[in-house]
Amino acid sequence: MSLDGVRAGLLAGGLGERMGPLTSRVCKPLVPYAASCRLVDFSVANAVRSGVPELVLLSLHRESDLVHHLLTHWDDRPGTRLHFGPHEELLRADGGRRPGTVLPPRPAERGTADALLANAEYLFAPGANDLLVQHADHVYLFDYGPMVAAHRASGADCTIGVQHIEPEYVRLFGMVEVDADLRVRALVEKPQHPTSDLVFTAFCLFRIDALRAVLTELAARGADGWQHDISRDVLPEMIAQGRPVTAFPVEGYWADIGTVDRYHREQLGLLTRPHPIPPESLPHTLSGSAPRFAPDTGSLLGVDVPAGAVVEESVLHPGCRIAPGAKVLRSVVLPGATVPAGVSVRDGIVLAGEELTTDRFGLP
Ligand SMILES: Nc1ncnc2c1ncn2[C@@H]1O[C@H](COP(=O)(O)OP(=O)(O)O[C@H]2O[C@H](CO)[C@@H](O)[C@H](O)[C@H]2O)[C@@H](O)[C@H]1O
Repeated sequence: MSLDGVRAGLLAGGLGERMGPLTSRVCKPLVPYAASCRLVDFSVANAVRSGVPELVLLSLHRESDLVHHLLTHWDDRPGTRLHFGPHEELLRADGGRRPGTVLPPRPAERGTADALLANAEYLFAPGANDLLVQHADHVYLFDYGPMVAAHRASGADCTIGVQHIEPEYVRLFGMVEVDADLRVRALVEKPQHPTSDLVFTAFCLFRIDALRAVLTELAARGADGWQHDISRDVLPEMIAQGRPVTAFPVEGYWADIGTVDRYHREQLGLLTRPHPIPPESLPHTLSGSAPRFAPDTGSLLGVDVPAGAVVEESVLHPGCRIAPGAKVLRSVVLPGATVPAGVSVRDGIVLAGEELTTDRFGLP
């Protein structure tokens, strides 16, 4: 399936405030994950592996660190060209390899639709018919090819990924109602009283001309006339106008890593067998090779476990250190973190720079 004419827009601008100390030094897309990569790498890997020809980064915070990461690991992939929006030249200057470059201030963006408007010049430039919106904090492996084929065959103005989830969590997502032909009848963001267990996976394909028309109409309402959001404004407006919006069922593992708790829980979920994501398929940007699943410890290991240390059902990132005599149970240890001898960590996350002197139970 050729993905010619598809352009990806990768939303990577949130502050990640619900990620607590995990985002005190890095922006959320750069938080390490699965002993192998950073959160942003899943969406980029999906675009590259699917053959999406062009990817535009839609970012706001600590942008140059993110660009530095993308240039280092993803810029040389044949087939997918990276674009960094308004500050392309500045960010690529010095080979783009200098983190911490200070960027000119940008006008405030209130939501995801503002990110599209702010980058309209690049997203809507000639050369593409469809825009694939992606998020930089979603963990999943996905070939966009069949979704693009379905989108084009149906003639929809937008095709949205959907997945059934446990009903108790629907209120945290965009709830979707479809008819028998998978035409989307309603999208209700964070409903108080859900009526469906189907949610929007937040990645979707827009026909660029339709998206542009609807965004122009919304922007004409003035700053306070709408919420500046794809799920709250753009998609409901398309549905209200009777434009065809179609659902594409997303099979398999997909997770939005929005909180510290989910960060911990979803990584431990990767350790169950059969693995929701096979370790060898994980993008690996933290070290030269994929992490090793060690059946004797039930853990994903980016480092060796020394004799005398106990590690069970845990994720040890490359660059962490587990001392002989340390104990790590159901925990995530980040690059640069150390668990010293005599210290026991259970159901926790150990951050770089933390000095652990006593046992640690629970999340930071
Ligand atoms: N101006 C900007 N520039 C660049 N990036 C920006 C941005 N504003 C926000 N973002 C990024 O876009 C993503 C969307 O975040 P939101 O908090 O608006 O939605 P949420 O993830 O709760 O729900 C969303 O995702 C869930 C699925 O997880 C859906 O069900 C739901 O409908 C959908 O709104 C975040 O990753 C954020 O970092």
